[in-house]
Amino acid sequence: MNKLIRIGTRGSKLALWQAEHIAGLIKPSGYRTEIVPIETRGDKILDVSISKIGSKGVFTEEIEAGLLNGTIDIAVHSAKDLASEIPDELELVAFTEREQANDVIVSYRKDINLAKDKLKIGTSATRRVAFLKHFYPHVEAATIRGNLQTRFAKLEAGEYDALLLAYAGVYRMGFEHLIVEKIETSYFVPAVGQGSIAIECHKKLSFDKKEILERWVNHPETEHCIRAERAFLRTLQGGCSIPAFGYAHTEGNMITLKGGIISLDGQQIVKAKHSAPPADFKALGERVGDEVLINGGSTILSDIKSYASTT
Ligand SMILES: NCc1[nH]cc(CCC(=O)O)c1CC(=O)O
Repeated sequence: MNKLIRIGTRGSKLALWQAEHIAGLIKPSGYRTEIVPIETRGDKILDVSISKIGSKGVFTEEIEAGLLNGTIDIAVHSAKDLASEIPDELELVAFTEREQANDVIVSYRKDINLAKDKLKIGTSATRRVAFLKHFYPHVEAATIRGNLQTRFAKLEAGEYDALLLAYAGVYRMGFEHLIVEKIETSYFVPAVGQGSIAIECHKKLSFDKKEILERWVNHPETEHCIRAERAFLRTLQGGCSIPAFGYAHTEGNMITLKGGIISLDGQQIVKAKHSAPPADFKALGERVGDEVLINGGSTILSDIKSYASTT
């Protein structure tokens, strides 16, 4: 029997950390693993903002090609980086237990006060820029690109006072000691999928390998939450470049999903929140998404699309 699982991944340090983490979870099953690094468009183009490259699949397309042509068995992604729709032949089989989902401020300065200081904060996700404009209008949101190591190097060189990043990546890359503030998810709502690692495979991957992934890698509670978040994002027909946010968590035996969208200038926020049993994740996500669209979200989205097509 073929007991080797070939793991496709981007080559960045964070991506390799994630792939090693998955290999570590699979190890006690008795299956062997092999890590296959694959370069993506998003890794090659570093000088243009993601929203201008055309966001859909910039970090995933080449890896998905490996699944389709059979050079790898599974692909490991930050769940956040996955487009809301994946190719028909592929499926998501597992989601790892979610790390703390919140965003953090990191800095080499210890005296930083986000609520008061006129800081220059390096960040690029449209959601973070818009939230900064909304909640902290006195700070300057400055564009930054590159992998986490590059961003920290720019921070250390003094190009920014601080960076705004996902806790999960900061922690995984060993920069936790530079965190000066953890931002609450209750108002600075994370991106869909933030903090979890998703496993994608061909629908035709062998039954045995799928079973290994479900048993050793998947965290069912996280899975239901992220599937609800992704159903929400699909309803908005948005990828990771729109300033949408979505975060589900379990309360007792229900999951609660908060989702919404914020205008690029931070002026308007439309959000909705509902709860449902975990098995109803899809209906929950769609309900939150529909409510957001009806209550002004569709206007915000069409404004963003017309802005994107003129810049
Ligand atoms: N967009 C890049 C990216 N993709 C996943 C993470 C961190 C890990 C995660 O959020 O799951 C990051 C860096 C960041 O957003 O700060």
